[in-house]
Amino acid sequence: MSNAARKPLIAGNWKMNGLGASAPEFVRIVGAYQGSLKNVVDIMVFPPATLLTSFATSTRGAGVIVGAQDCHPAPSGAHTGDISAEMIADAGGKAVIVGHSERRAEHGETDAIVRAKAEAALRAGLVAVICVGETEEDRDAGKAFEVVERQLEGSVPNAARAKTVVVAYEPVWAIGTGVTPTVEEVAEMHGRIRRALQARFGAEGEGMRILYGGSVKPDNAAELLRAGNVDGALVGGASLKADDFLAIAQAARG
Ligand SMILES: O=C(CO)COP(=O)(O)O
Repeated sequence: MSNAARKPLIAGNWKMNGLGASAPEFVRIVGAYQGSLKNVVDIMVFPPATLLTSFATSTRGAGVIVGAQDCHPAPSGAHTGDISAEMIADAGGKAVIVGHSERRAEHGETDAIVRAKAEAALRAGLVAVICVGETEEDRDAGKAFEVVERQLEGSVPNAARAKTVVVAYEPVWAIGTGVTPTVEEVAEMHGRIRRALQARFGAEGEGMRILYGGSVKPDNAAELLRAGNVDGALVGGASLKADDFLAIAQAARG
């Protein structure tokens, strides 16, 4: 299956950014999406949980998918400060990011925890965007493929399907640094990820979208998105400005 057989997906991870005053940026994304973009690219926006309901309300009917940046594995309970996948769905969210490297590093999330969170997402009917990626140290030690394949094996649930799971490859050293792997390096890693997904999930693994993330900007998006098995991007900093994010979405038209 070529890249073209999978609808491109451009996802914006706002991380811990955004106040009520940021709503107009999102409204501009929704407005632009309703024009010509809708037929050629899927768009997801992951605002902080505080903005989830208002964003979900303003995208209703427009097709922009709104999601959360994390969820707890349990549906409810005594877990102060956490939110469950069911709560995200209740708030109008349709997707959730799990296993982002910032959560793996800052909150000690292991592959087993990430997998439990992804299973919670599927249980609640959300799309799980499961993040993997090696550190600079891993790459320098020649272990990038091994690390990513191990994360995939440990973090992706057995119930994963093409419509319910998206894999995001985000090399940790490329996040927020302005440094990206070469197009060849991205294609090589995405090819390895594709083969691992096919080996485990057959045709479903062939249909799963694999996003690249890490310093994606309007000026490098087109070449990164052309690489083999790159089905879209998970964008951090550049997703906070509607103009930049929409320029990246336009680049996905091919
Ligand atoms: O972590 C990322 C998206 O989840 C990437 O962040 P940047 O685009 O800011 O490098």
